[in-house]
Amino acid sequence: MLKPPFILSIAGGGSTYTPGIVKSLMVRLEDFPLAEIRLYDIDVARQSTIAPVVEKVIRDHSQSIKFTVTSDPEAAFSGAHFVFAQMRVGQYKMREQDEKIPLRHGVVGQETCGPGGLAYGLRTILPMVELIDLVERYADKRAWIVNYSNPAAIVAEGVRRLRPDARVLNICDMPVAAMRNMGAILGVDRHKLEVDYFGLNHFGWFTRVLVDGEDRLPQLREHIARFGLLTEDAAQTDPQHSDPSWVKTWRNIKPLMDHFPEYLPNPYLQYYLMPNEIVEHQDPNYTRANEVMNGREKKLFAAALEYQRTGVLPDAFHVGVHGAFIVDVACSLAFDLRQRHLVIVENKGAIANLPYDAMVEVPAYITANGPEPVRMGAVPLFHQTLLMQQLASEQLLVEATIEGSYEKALQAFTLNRTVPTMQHAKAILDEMIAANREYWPALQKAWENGRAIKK
Ligand SMILES: NC(=O)c1ccc[n+]([C@@H]2O[C@H](COP(=O)([O-])OP(=O)(O)OC[C@H]3O[C@@H](n4cnc5c(N)ncnc54)[C@H](O)[C@@H]3O)[C@@H](O)[C@H]2O)c1
Ligand SMILES: O=P(O)(O)OC[C@H]1O[C@H](O[C@H]2[C@H](O)[C@@H](O)[C@@H](O)O[C@@H]2CO)[C@H](O)[C@@H](O)[C@@H]1O
Ligand SMILES: [Mn+2]
Repeated sequence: MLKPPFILSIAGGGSTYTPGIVKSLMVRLEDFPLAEIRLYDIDVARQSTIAPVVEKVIRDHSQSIKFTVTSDPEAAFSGAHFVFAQMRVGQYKMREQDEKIPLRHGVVGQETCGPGGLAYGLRTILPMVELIDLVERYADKRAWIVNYSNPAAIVAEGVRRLRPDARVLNICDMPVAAMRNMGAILGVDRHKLEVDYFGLNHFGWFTRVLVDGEDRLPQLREHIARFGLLTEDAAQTDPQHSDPSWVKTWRNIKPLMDHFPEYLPNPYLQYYLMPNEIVEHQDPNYTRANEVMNGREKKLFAAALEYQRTGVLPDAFHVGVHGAFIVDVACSLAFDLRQRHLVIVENKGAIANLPYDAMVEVPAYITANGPEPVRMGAVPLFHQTLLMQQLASEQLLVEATIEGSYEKALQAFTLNRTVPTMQHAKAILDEMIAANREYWPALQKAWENGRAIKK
């Protein structure tokens, strides 16, 4: 087992989440002792703006932890024990394109779902593999990469195909955020909940919500039938979730469950099951990327400048489930705690009627050797069919990336439930290829070489 104190590297050090994650680490130093924190990013300017804020967060808790900020992979990963990955390949500029291009065609414009998520996947798979190779070259051979980089479902499938033996655990905070709201509704801390859940990342369902052995899903159904999965103090538990788009998202659990009350859906299912309503409420000129750039990002950068000017750090970042969850997972990996968490793992029979090698999201016991998934059994035909279609779309996208295949990319887009016709798929994909010229050279070439289907 790895011996503390640990060297932890954060890849995507310039992320808006870095100060919050580091704060979460600082309040858990007894559980997860640290010798050094390293920030690694390819955007030197962005990372160096955020670094002083991160250093202040560290120094408020520890004078001894070494702090390194670098864009040199060797300096970032040499001897590291843990790497937290949170890269946004293409940054918010490309997220905006991912959201706005589909919307121009009347299709959902979203960071990780539908064509936007597929485009983000095409950009991220190869940089993720590059990160794995760098970590394998320089870090401790037992090092774990705990990955938040989205789109996590596609990244996980890409990594399974290209680096099957890598010590990477892909995670998502959405189920944990849902459990936080469930806990608030039930009047219990989220850590008291034991849930059963099956699906793919951003595409799954809670089937049981146990508190002291009793299933409280019936009580949650009653609340959701009136308010969705929204609590009155949502704004206090997570300031970002007072943004209009998040309030709407939590409210939409109501229509989803009004139609299919058996299981409690992941909020992201709104994009697949009610895409028309989503598009109707989206402003094609002001999407979530704009909300984030004018909200979370602006606030953090303003705080960084204010700190530089005055030496006083304004309260500009939120320490919520996002940071707490990754630290929980890392503790369980480090000390073989075998805690039960929802993570993204190779199926291997956990969902009996999905392919053995699908990357699924289910509860797993997190050991020092990685996750041991819990068997969720066979899922109903309705859910199995939705899952198979989504899985096929994501797997074709991964194949498109690996092979540089325009046809497979078009199949991936066409198969996605958010896309009504092959003509929509082609129009959106072609605009996205133009917008992603610098990120998808192989696809661009395939397209230019006339392998693209003529209009
Ligand atoms: N899995 C989850 O549930 C979850 C939750 C929240 C955020 N996220 C993800 O976390 C990431 C960060 O989100 P954010 O909103 O803070 O984005 P951000 O743009 O603020 O930060 C991402 C950073 O990654 C850097 N980066 C891009 N490509 C890189 C590369 N190849 N190597 C190293 N660094 C690179 C960027 O320069 C940027 O500084 C995104 O991928 C987002 O989707 C995932
Ligand atoms: O639109 P963004 O950038 O604000 O968020 C997109 C991410 O949304 C989910 O993460 C939430 C999380 O659920 C919540 O509890 C809190 O920590 O904020 C996060 C960001 O809003 C989702 O799981 C991620 O995959 C998305 O990237
Ligand atoms: Mn997520």
